[in-house]
Amino acid sequence: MLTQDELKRNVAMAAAEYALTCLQPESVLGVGTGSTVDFFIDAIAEHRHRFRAAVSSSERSTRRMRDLGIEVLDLNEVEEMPIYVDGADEIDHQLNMIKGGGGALTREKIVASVARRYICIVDESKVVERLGAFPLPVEVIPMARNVVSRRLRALGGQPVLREGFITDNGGEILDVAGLDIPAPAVLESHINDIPGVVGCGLFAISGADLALVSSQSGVRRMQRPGAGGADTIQS
Ligand SMILES: O=C(CO)[C@H](O)[C@H](O)COP(=O)(O)O
Repeated sequence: MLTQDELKRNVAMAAAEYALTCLQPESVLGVGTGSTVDFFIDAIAEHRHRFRAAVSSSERSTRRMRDLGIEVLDLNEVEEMPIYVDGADEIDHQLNMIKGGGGALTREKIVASVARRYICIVDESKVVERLGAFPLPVEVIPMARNVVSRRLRALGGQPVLREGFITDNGGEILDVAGLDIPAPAVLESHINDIPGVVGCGLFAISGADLALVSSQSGVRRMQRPGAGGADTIQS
């Protein structure tokens, strides 16, 4: 029986193999944040001479990559990336996600928006029929914490301030439990429109293009509906 960390390591290694098929010596790789991504960074580091550099979605991932000898560029220096690789807290079968358990959601969304393909790497515990059991992280400007909380309560959520946590952008995180999310892109757009919201952990307006999902029986691919079926790529 594989532990959750072993499942994360397996999917990270499969993602590194996949990433290397997309990267050229001049390519810049987009890198997310979290414990699954930490394994991905470790796996890709030994192949760092096969791509030019990375762009990071957090100070945490930047430190880890630099410690392992991967060059990290400022996003302002980069115009295109073939792929962005990141984890998720929940992903549904349409490849909509809830992200931000690590608080890096805003930079993750920005970096992902530059990449041609978003590759989500998760263990199977993250795959759900409907998003919303994981409290939705919302980054806010600190002075707007209460007004945004009231608006989120009006949407049916129960926002709780993530105590003692400040994002890399100087923002605060409200973790919003209890939201009903039948239409993730609609809710994402609605929350994005609340003044004081910096970013919302729903990734549905632009979801993932491909998910690699690790289970006891191997790593399988989940494609966006219409983009092909699921198949096992490693056992
Ligand atoms: O969105 C994220 C960080 O903001 C992470 O991708 C998400 O929280 C999953 O993390 P982990 O791989 O540690 O389970």
